[in-house]
Amino acid sequence: MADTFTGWLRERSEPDWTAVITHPFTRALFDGLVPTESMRSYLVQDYQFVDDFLALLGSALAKADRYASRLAIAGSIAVVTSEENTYFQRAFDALGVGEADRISPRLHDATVTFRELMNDTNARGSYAEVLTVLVVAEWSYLEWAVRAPATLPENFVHAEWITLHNNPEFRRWVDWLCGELDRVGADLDERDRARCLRLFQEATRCERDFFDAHWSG
Ligand SMILES: Cc1ncc(CN)c(N)n1
Repeated sequence: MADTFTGWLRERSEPDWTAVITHPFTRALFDGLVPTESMRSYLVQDYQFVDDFLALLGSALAKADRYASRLAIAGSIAVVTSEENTYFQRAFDALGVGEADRISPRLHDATVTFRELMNDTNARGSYAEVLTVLVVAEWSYLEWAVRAPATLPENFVHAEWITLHNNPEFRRWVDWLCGELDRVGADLDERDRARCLRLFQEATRCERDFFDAHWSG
């Protein structure tokens, strides 16, 4: 039985949670064996995900109940808009992704559904609800990435996608994010806790569908 709010949310989001963090796409990534076309389409779609994800971070920044929280969220915004954005541009160059696919590619259903969830939460969600979607996106990515072996694939497109999600700074951010949702969650009534649970489950499903959309193995 989980003793934190985030642990409780996660426990109730199985089997999707485990399906995400052990997804065959990630296991192939560890071996550098994601086919180039799958990696290309995954990153092209993920760049569109990141656009709304960044807006959701902005929503968290605006809705946070204290300055210290805004500072922590601003730190993550800085990473998404610098190291992560630079990675996407270098990966797109390496994969030969043209301008149109960087800016407005045809979206997969999985991308559309995930973007809608983030946009709705951005527009109507409480701080706790915004944190819930952020926690799923970041915690699940940390959890698959920490499963990587010590020896990384040679291709930087694969290797850096792993290290962007398991480096010490990212671990600290995810720890903070989970702790923040635990803190805010402690004051929620049963109805609001149930809303967070529904969102956590929906977001976890979106993560699973997102990987599935780029994996046919
Ligand atoms: C679909 C998805 N989920 C989560 C992450 C990690 N920010 C990501 N880049 N893409």
